[in-house]
Amino acid sequence: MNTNLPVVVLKGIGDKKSKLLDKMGIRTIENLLNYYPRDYEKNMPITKISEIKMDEINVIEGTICFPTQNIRKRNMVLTKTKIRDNTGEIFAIWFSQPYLKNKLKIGAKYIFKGKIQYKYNIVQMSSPQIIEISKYSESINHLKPIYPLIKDISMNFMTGIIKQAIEYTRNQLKEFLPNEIREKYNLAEYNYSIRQIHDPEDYESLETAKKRLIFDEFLLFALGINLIKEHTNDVINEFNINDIPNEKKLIESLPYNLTGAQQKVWKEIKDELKSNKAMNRLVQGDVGSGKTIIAALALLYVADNNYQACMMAPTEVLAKQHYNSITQLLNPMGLKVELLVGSMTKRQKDEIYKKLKNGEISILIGTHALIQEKVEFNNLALAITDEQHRFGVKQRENLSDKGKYPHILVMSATPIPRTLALIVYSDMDVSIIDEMPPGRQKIETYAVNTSYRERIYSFIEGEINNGRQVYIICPMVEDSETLELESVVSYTEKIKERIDNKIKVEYMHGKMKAKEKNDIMERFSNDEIDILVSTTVIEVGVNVPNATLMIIENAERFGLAGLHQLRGRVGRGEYKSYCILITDSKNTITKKRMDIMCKYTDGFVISEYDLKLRGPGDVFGLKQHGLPEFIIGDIFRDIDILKEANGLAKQILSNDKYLESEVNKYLNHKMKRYFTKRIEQISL
Ligand SMILES: Nc1ncnc2c1ncn2[C@@H]1O[C@H](COP(=O)(O)OP(=O)(O)OP(=O)(O)O)[C@@H](O)[C@H]1O
Repeated sequence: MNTNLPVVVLKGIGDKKSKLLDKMGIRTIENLLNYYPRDYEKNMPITKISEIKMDEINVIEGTICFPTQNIRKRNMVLTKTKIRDNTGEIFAIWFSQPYLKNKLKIGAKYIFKGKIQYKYNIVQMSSPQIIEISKYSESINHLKPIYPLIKDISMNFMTGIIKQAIEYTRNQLKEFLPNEIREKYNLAEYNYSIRQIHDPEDYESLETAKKRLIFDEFLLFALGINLIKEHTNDVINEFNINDIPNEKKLIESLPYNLTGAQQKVWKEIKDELKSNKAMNRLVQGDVGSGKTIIAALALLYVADNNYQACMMAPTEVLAKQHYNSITQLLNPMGLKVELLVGSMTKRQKDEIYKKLKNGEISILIGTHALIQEKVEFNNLALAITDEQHRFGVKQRENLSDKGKYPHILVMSATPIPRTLALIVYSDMDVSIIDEMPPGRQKIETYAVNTSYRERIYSFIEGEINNGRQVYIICPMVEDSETLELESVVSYTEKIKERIDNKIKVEYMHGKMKAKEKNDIMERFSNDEIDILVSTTVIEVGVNVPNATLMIIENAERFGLAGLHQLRGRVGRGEYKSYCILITDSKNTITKKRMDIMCKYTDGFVISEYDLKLRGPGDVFGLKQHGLPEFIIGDIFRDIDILKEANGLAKQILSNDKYLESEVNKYLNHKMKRYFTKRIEQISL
């Protein structure tokens, strides 16, 4: 069965629709079959008219008992009728659908589904959906798939073409897992799973199908990532890097001793820089665990060996911050560090490009985009990046200088359990800084409801009077940048009205230009702003040690990882710090999350709990932390399946190192297809 045929072979897909589908990543029948629902919906039970609930969607079964009228209002037609069941009557209204008048004749009986509202002085059902009774009762237990959509692609259209695709391929999709493997891991057959995921018989069949498809996804991922590792293990280190006297000098110049974990990780990096293997390493460390000094040591080590090194950050704010701290550490070692960010003038940038090309600059810090796109290095031997921007194959090639691949170091502040890290980052070597610098005070954390606001305002004033600064992560409005902006502005106004007018309050949001955000962050860093009200644009790595209070409104919106990252913005200096989580949610998962946050500060412990408490609302979740994204699997929720699939991948590869044997041919093909889209995300 050729599932690689374009979707236009299906009925109802013309030029326009196929372009729209293309935008959704759907080009072939296979893409369509792998476009899984994001959720499922059951038909709602029928409510008696006497028991309908106001301002909610209700389903009623009733007979038209009033002559349906079309009423003209300005340039719109309003269709009005009345529905009766044996408990009462209710008006129903539709807009711009005059043809309904003929359908809704007195005596006609239907199911009506719509919101009940009090409008124009009457209680009415607004624009209800009209459903044939027979169809509704037939499907009362039916799980209807809900697909993610874009404009001009309707749910009906999507359901329709997927149904066609299933009929088209009925039971002839190639099963690529042998029976004994399916038996061993308790996995359903492939055709069955695809059918059930789109049109489940019941919850049980759905779960069975999901398990199989999640397993598939993890297996293909694990095969691919392990193969990449196999291919890149042997990349040779082309640089001649040796011990330098400045290493000891830098370590001795620090006002603290490196922790045991920092020493261990630094040794791993140093040994690799000196070895004959090209480095591709991830350094994981909790917020504030001291990753910057590790980066500085690596930059120094390479630069003192007369090679170039660069460090990239996702935003200008962070690039500047790294620039400042690295300069402070390395200037005394006789090294000049340069900065390259978008807001510099063309002349300034050109100057940097020139000096990089001729080798005058040995250490460059900048934003990711700039360093990758334009820069030509003279002899780049080390590139440090953050986990959101791990290098794709192409990008690393772009950075490679005369065929020499630079060493790659990825810094990650997402503390995920070691077992998980070893699987999802298995294309890299992983070093973990699993110890915090001594003497850190616990960030006192409280979870309260909104009735505490007044007291919180007094607390804010107290901190500011003591010379400290405050972050507030303000309530966010779902999915709307415009509304998000409004909510930051109005929240800031409210705070200003309420607190002492000598206190300086500023806000920051996602729609601001980089330069505006830089200015605000710089002023906040320089203590010219007391309270920074922000949406979640506040960067993961921002370091303002004088800030001691983090207030998170609507804390229920965040998963544990997000809350932990945000809280990590305080407690970075010598002062006692606090985090206040505000939520009115009574949801049990939210309550548990809040309890865990109040009790624990160790990111690795929190991430273990995160595994157990996954749930909706993690808007500050995976994406921001650069973990690989999956279509149907969730590495936290489905960790057991991930482990099994990873184990199987390793076993398959141990017998067939490059997945080339005849039996694995189709698996190899599937894996490549799966990786076509992802290959850019994976480190080489
Ligand atoms: N061994 C140590 N002993 C004491 N203080 C340390 C030690 N290592 C680093 N620090 C200090 O701890 C603070 C946090 O370090 P750093 O900014 O490197 O954290 P980080 O790991 O980059 O955190 P984040 O991921 O949140 O940005 C800095 O002020 C740094 O000087």
